[in-house]
Amino acid sequence: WLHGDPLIQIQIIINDCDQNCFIMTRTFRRCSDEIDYVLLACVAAGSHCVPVCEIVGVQEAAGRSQKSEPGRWPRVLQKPDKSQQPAFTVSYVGRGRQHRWRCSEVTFHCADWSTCHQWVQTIQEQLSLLTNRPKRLLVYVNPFGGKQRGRQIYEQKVAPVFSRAAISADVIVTERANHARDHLKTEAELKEYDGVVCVGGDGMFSEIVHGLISRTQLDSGVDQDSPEETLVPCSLRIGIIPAGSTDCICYATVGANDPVTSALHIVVGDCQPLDVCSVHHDDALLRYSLSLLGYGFYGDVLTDSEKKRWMGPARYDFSGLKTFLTHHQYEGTVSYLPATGSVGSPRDRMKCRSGCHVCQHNSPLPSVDSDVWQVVRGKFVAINAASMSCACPRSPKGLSPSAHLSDGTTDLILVRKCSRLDFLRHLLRHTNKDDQVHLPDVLIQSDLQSVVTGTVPPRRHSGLSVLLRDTMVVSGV
Ligand SMILES: Nc1ncnc2c1ncn2[C@@H]1O[C@H](COP(=O)(O)OP(=O)(O)OP(=O)(O)O)[C@@H](O)[C@H]1O
Repeated sequence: WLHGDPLIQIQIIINDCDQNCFIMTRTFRRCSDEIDYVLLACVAAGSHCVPVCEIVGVQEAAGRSQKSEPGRWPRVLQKPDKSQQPAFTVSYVGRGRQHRWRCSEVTFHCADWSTCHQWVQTIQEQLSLLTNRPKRLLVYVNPFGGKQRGRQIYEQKVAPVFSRAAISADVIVTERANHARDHLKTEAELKEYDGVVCVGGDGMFSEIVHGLISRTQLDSGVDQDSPEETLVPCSLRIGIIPAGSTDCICYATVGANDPVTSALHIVVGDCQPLDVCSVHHDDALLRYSLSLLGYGFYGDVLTDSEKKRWMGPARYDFSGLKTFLTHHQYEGTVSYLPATGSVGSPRDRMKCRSGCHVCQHNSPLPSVDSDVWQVVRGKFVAINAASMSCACPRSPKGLSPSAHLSDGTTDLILVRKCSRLDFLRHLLRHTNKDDQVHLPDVLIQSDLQSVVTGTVPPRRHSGLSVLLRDTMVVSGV
């Protein structure tokens, strides 16, 4: 277009570089021309401009089938009958409603193959400059999580996206519970990978978190059992492909439970640090927790629902109803240290989103004054510590809607002894958009470090200490 015949037939949108627009600049030398000139082009589809960082991949397109996934993938501007003409196809992130992403495509037709190769090479060069993108991933697939569709979800929805992005993946389909955890802890050659991907639900994610954190501490000689030790942060990111029953961590971090959306977040190298709690008993590490630590009602629901896995996702409804009807109350003392330097509060109106200023400000951990232990005694229906909102499709705002993903605090939610009706009102608020905690018997407090001491048998753990860690476990989201 600068010198008569266009080198390449593409739609060009040049505007002032607003943040949606990326103009790629490249100098080409044409044999017939003695001067270099600059091609300015943006990868354009309709009126959208796509930044290079949101390009999934590029490939030469002639002779290629346009129907890789009917109704989903192809968004080709040129007519398919031109597909034998030299052309290249750029796949990029298309944004849909409710935080969902799609892999969209645009095909550019070129005058000759050499120009086509040049464009493909140029775009690939640009992509290779994006250092936050993973190139090699270790993928664990739980074939039994949720509706037992983990394997199909990976093969049909995720693998094609990875292959477009030229990401190589070593896939392990788990054969038993804790297979992924044990493999990560002992055998996996972690140096060969840029990240670990979990295809499963929250339980599977928890396995991977435990495997990765334990491996990192073992390699660094850190004693995980000691609450005094500072954990060494894991260098690998964890990507979550939702294939479980609730997929709360995926929902709370991405905003949708959609495998293609998550795969695309992994491809473009998005990352989100998450706070990690370690739970100790008698100087022994019990668990790490990244979402909800529940004693009383939620602990009972989870314990009971684990025995009813055969029911699939419906087990949560069944166990929830059963536990609600029993209406157990637990007497005890809860002591906690309030966080003082935290910018966030459980009653914040501002929700934690990507680039959240509270989480950015609070690295490292907010300070605590260890002399100001707060103590609450009494009978409780539920004692919860939420390190994130715990939002999921059933509870769109979650248990603690304003909890931050990585501000170094956890929200302590104490539900005191109350009538079944009042507790039901509290639970119902989890499923709608009302204020989740504004009930007389619910106390919510943002704290950093808490010790929960239950005094009533038959609870197994009569003295738990919960330490908030700031290990930067990052979900590939
Ligand atoms: N091959 C396997 N056979 C049996 N259990 C497995 C296998 N692989 C993993 N698991 C276990 O299955 C449990 C549940 O898996 P997952 O979290 O994927 O699904 P879910 O419980 O249905 O979903 P959610 O946790 O979101 O409710 C995990 O705790 C994991 O340890």
